[in-house]
Amino acid sequence: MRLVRGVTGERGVTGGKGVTCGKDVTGEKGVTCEKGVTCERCVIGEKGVTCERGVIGEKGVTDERDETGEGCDCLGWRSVVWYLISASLLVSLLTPASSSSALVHTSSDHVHTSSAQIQRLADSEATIVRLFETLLRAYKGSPARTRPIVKFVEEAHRNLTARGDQSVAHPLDAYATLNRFANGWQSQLVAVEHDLNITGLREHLWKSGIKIPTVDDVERSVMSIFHLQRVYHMTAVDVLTSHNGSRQPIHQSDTNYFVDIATRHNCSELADDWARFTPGEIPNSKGLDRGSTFQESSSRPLEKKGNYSMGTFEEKLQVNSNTATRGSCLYTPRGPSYYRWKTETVHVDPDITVFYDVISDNEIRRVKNLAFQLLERAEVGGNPSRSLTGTARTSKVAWLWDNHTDVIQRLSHRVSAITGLQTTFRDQAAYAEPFQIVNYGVGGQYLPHYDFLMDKAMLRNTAPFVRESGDRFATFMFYIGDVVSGGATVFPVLDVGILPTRGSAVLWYNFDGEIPDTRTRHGSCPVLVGHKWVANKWIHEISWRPQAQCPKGF
Ligand SMILES: O=C(O)CCC(=O)C(=O)O
Ligand SMILES: [Fe+2]
Repeated sequence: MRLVRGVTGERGVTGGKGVTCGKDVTGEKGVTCEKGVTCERCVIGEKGVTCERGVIGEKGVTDERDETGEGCDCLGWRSVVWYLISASLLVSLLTPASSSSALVHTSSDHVHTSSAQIQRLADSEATIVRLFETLLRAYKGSPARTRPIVKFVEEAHRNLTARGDQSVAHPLDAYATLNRFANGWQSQLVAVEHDLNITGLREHLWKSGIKIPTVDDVERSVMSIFHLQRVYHMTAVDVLTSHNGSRQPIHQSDTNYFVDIATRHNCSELADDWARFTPGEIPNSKGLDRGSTFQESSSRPLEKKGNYSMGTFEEKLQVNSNTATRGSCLYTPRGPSYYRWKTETVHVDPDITVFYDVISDNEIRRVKNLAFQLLERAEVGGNPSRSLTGTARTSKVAWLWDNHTDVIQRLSHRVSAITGLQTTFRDQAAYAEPFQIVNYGVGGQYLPHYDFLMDKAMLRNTAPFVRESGDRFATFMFYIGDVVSGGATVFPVLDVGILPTRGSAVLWYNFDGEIPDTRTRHGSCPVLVGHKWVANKWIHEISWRPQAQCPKGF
């Protein structure tokens, strides 16, 4: 067990959030753990969370979600609770509330754009309840002031017990979770800080990796649901019936809120649609899965509303309701027969091939754990629009390099073995880019686009390893999420669509010889139910051009 101080190792530090390993309880940034040590105890110090005698896996500090960090709770809730009940350290929290405003964090990080972050919120709720219970027990002094909070916490406890494990796979569950945090827990946090005259609670949550969503997140999640309704021709009743069986109830106040948002956005059709709903009138249904159609799962026939434009792009992705047209955002049944083949040719010239069972569950888990902490908002062309038709790309991305860890390297080799193309990374001219891991949010989508850059001027402005290696010749994309419905990758020009199947991958070539192939225009349909994750590997021209086999300088 060895600790090195003062090292800001490229992959060894989670210093951005003030998490450090070392014996230093004040949590100075930049202290890194070296290989093979496991975090034994975590302490919240003045400047953040610290792992005492902390050590970790191969590349540095991990938290409970990291591949090597099982059981380590550097960022987890146990550490917060542990801290709060630790008499010696509790004192440092109990400073006048008025001095805390600069430390208050609410998220401006668009929690709704990552299903994994919403899931994490849901998963953390039991611990938040425990945290509040501990807190409120510690302050018996003023029952009158804390009574509303006690009531809130008791109710939250009851609801949680009734709900059990929460899944936010359905967009209404994602909305309900965001709403509970933004409008429920957020105000309880403010209240508890004020009533009990303590500070730093929200800041500690923030440092613990829990991003409390804002009301903007909640509103956007509702707009995403509207977007899903339009793309997939669903009525409010369809959405609600498909939610049947979920443990997070939707109340009249929620549907009123939906009406309000639709009205504010001048969307009278949607406002009327949601205004019709009265709780208790929705019949039970089996819910949406890939084996059923909306038609089957809804209580009344779907209205056909014609073509739907996915957004600002010039082409319209036509939505037919009942046929398995593959190039549109269409909800289609899928039989299990694909599983019998490892490879499926989906299109010839340009070639699009799907490979099955090419990444294991364990590898998926490790990749997602690595990526989770690195997720950043993925934006295309600046600020996302707030239009009801959704944003160009509603997701978060993380980049994982081949040398990040053994599993990434192995997957990179596998892409090479399957495609016959080089994927090795080199400083000056890389055959391929690092893996781009993408996690979509509520109704997350990616409007049709090309993967090649085409614009040579754009290429010239990129990092040397891209500049010297040509454009994105091929795309190899692993499907590593659990999409229940929606979220197809579609090629509108070719009328081809691929349903994301966990463990499979798709390969296509963005170039026809030396020429960018515009027929490969593609996008991701909005995720209707489930969690969509993909891992992109973009392979560059240099990996196949005979004359360019040797990168410059090698
Ligand atoms: O998620 C998908 O299905 C497509 C993603 C994509 O096209 C991209 O990331 O460039
Ligand atoms: Fe793409």
